[in-house]
Amino acid sequence: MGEEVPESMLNSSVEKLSVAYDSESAGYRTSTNFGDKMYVVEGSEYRGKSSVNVTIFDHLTRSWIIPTVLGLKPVHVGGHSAVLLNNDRISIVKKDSMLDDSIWFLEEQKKVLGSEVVAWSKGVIGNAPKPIVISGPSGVGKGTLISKLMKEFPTTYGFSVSHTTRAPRERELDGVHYHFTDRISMEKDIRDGKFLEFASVHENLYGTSIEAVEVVTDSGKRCILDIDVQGARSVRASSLDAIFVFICPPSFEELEKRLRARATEAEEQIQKRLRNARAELDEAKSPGLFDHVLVNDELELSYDNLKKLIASDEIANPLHRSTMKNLKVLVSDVEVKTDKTFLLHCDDNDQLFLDISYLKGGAPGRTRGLDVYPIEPLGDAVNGSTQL
Ligand SMILES: Nc1nc2c(ncn2[C@@H]2O[C@H](COP(=O)(O)OP(=O)(O)O)[C@@H](O)[C@H]2O)c(=O)[nH]1
Ligand SMILES: Nc1ncnc2c1ncn2[C@@H]1O[C@H](COP(=O)(O)OP(=O)(O)O)[C@@H](O)[C@H]1O
Repeated sequence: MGEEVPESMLNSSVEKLSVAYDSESAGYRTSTNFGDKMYVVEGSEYRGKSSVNVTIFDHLTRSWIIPTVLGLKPVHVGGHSAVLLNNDRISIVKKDSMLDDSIWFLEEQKKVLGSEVVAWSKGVIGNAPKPIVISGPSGVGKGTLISKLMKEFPTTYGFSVSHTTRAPRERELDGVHYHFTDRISMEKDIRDGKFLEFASVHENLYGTSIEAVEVVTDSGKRCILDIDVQGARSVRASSLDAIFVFICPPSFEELEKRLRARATEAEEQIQKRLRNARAELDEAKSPGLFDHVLVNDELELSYDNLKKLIASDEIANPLHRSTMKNLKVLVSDVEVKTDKTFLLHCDDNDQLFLDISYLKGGAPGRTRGLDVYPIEPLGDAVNGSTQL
């Protein structure tokens, strides 16, 4: 930090939208101007270990900044290009990578304790179904409704397995119902940016890791999150595009009856959950927080209503899947055509047209919604017969 930027580097910094290979480092380093800052992304190889580092040059203070870097990072292979998109993220396209690992995004995040923070996200071809966030007071029947959905449609829905510091209940399995952990490890993972959201609930820490959601979504399933109202609020504020359902009891007396009948908590815990339930029922009324409120009175009827509201959302937001089915293609080189389109040179002289007009989500999870179209082989493309 505080080091003067070499003049050669300032000169090589790219303007918006242009490719930024650095000739001195064989294309491994790019520098992209974004606001008052220049983001330098550098791939390096040290003792067989590859890494991609990010440094920032602040044009105002003329000093270097080493930011905190969150999210799953790309593995450096054989150089990359960088381009600033929509003035909000830098797209990095790796050369000599498989297509499903070739497109990455770097985004500025909120500063933490005055320090710069950036986050990576991997670009994914095609859209994914929106995750469903289910919240509601303890004992209302969230788990019961979610289990029914997963049992009836095991290939459609997948559960986001949260982390918690609470002790497992009888019959709860580590890695299935929760990842049971301790407070010190969980707090470290939170500091390392691994959580999409976390909250202290009934005096224990609960949190959804970024991977918990993305692993389900990557497998093609629709992810279901069972989280409290504070968690729902955090997910609303995050880059994850989800639908939010609040489950209500028919009455407070019925909620208490269900909690006691479940017989999983001691009296003191039941009292705590009932106190928190009142606050949650109040908080759930916040405008714009929940898309749907479902009263879980008669179970079968409520379950049918849950399926109906999910189906209506699917009709309102149809899925766009990728045009290309086989993503196991090696990208050997890339040309940036516009801020939304890239030309990917692949093995066997094939070319693909990559369209990033309709991005969804973003760091620190995945950036989805990319599309690729096969186009004419190299000879024809050079002759101008493509739509580029
Ligand atoms: N914010 C947040 N809340 C969670 C998460 N996982 C579970 N919860 C919530 O924590 C609360 C307590 O969950 P649990 O201990 O399983 O008890 P139960 O709700 O009585 O079954 C519930 O409101 C859950 O929705 C999470 O990852 N994040
Ligand atoms: N609609 C319903 N009518 C009666 N009992 C219910 C209903 N839904 C769930 N239950 C019961 O209420 C208790 C709490 O449900 P659970 O799914 O564990 O709640 P949560 O996950 O919201 O804490 C369980 O014993 C469950 O069998």
